[in-house]
Amino acid sequence: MPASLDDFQVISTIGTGSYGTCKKICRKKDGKILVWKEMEYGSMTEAEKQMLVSEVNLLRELHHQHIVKYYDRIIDRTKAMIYIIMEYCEGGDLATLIAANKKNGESITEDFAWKILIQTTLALKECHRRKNGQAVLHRDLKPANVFLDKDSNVKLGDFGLARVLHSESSFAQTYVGTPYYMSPELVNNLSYNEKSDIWALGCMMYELCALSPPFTASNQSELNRKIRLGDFPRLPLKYSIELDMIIRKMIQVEVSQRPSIGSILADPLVQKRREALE
Ligand SMILES: CNC(=O)c1c(C)[nH]c(/C=C2\C(=O)Nc3ccc(Cl)cc32)c1C
Repeated sequence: MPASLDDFQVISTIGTGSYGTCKKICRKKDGKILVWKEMEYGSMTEAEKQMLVSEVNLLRELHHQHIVKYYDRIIDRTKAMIYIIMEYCEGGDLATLIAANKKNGESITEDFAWKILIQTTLALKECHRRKNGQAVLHRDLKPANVFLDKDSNVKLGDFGLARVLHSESSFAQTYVGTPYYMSPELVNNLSYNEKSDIWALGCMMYELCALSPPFTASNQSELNRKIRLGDFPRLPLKYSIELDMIIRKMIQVEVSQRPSIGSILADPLVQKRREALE
């Protein structure tokens, strides 16, 4: 029996972005707290609608402890709206955490930084694992797309959909925000690849610790120049040289020099940190 909007009670709006609105909902039959991401697809071309459907179908096939669980989708054709129902992440998103730390003059601990790095890498490993030859590259890894559950464990969300909504379409103009995590290959109009997600992971980890992206500028051309150069300050000295080094390795201009997901997870220090998490 497909789900319907009447099966849920909307509790509150918990996030809005260029991709749509995120609402906290309650499933009436058992009181389970979930979220839905609601998006208007009326202005999409047929090709974009098909891409959105295939991205949602990919989401439903990804089952991993560090990827937001997909529950269901509801399509309201009368309003040209799609509602994607997913697990609730009580800890919110990393962008909110970074903003709060900046405001309060606080910073995350070294242990927490390693936890986020390891769990997000594990989530990307699952995304990149090819299913029927199809890799699900995240394409938009950033603090606003990484969520935390009640135990501050990582839940990666909102991937793949970015590909649909970034395409040259009526959605393009709704895409807001500076692409601080754009990799050198994307700046140079080369193809996006798995190592581009590694670059974004390095940028996200850097910002989580330093409370600022590695590359900032007041305009796109200056940002592109800095990204191509690849120079950025060391993490704040409270963080170990090992953490600075592994993040620095991810943010290398030369794609081939960046570590693979396998080599990150095989790093003896990562393994030691991972054992401490389990
Ligand atoms: C300030 N942020 C929040 O309060 C917040 C909370 C507590 N949860 C969320 C967002 C999600 C959430 O709780 N589960 C999600 C699954 C997929 C996606 Cl794309 C987003 C979410 C947000 C934005």
